[in-house]
Amino acid sequence: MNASQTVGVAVDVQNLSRKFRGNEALRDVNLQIPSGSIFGLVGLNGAGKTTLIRHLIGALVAKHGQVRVLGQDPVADPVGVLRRIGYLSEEDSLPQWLRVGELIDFSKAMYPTWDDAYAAELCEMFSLSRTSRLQSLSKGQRARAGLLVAIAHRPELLILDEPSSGLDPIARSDILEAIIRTVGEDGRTVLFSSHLLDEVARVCDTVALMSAGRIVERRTIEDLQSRYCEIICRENFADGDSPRLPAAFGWQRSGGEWSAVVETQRLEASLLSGDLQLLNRYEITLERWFTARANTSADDPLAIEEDESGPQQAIASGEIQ
Ligand SMILES: Nc1ncnc2c1ncn2[C@@H]1O[C@H](COP(=O)(O)OP(=O)(O)OP(=O)(O)O)[C@@H](O)[C@H]1O
Repeated sequence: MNASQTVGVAVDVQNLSRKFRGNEALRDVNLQIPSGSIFGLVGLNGAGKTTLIRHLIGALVAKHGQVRVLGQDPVADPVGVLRRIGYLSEEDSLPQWLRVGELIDFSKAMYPTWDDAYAAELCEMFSLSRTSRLQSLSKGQRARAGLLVAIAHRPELLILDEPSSGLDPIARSDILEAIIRTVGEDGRTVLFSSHLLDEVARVCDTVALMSAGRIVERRTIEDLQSRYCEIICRENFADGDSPRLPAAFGWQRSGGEWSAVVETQRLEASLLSGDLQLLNRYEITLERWFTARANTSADDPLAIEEDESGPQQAIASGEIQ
């Protein structure tokens, strides 16, 4: 049993901050990823996801705060950590002059746990020929080659930073999801950073949202769906302001109707203090939660501050579907 399995935490980031020429890319980030989980990292462009991941693979030194990956310091022991993780980034960074076979042999030499049979299986699954030069492959095929060498040593932690950007829709859904699920089912850990929120929702058990260098919210997908819902309502506003409804945030207007994300438990009480006609209520999607929450910060009071002073009689139940 290795260190990460002993403590049950694959990634442990404590109070990590990072500035680039005065620009705060990470602000006091704390993140623990349990071993065995498939963990989604989402956030707008520039939120800090790649900067965080670069600390995990030891490409950036933690100047403020602490980073442990599989129980080890990725900067103090880069070989020890990198041998145990698989990493694929959005960048097309494979050495183009190599042939696929040479890339495989080169990677095999780096990883004591390399699995030849699995590598051959992946080669076939991805329709990659050992004799093809990487520079002659399409971007999507090179991404497949990158994925192959990221996983053929059966890493304890697989880190995927926007891996889908070079893949066509079929490759994304068939290959990437299959890989992520297989790794997850093996009891290994996956950190999946992506802007493709439907994919994140499909494969991940937990998701963390980054905004302006902070983790603003982290939940299991199950918890997210039970905690929030989306409402569609109507209100007669002369001035075009968004409705004022406690416990609701992320207002969007479409014609005469408004949509918002609401904490489900507070929905009925908060409707009492507003002058809204509730038209519909939906299960929250990751995408709707993201659009409502992505520009907020952890210390932002949001609109979900509770107003518990109102009368507690229930809203007519027929209005809520
Ligand atoms: N090497 C660097 N030098 C200067 N600024 C940097 C550097 N790396 C990142 N930044 C800045 O840090 C912030 C966070 O960038 P980062 O790439 O981590 O975001 P991201 O969430 O991965 O974005 P995206 O979704 O676009 O990939 C941005 O403002 C970016 O411009």
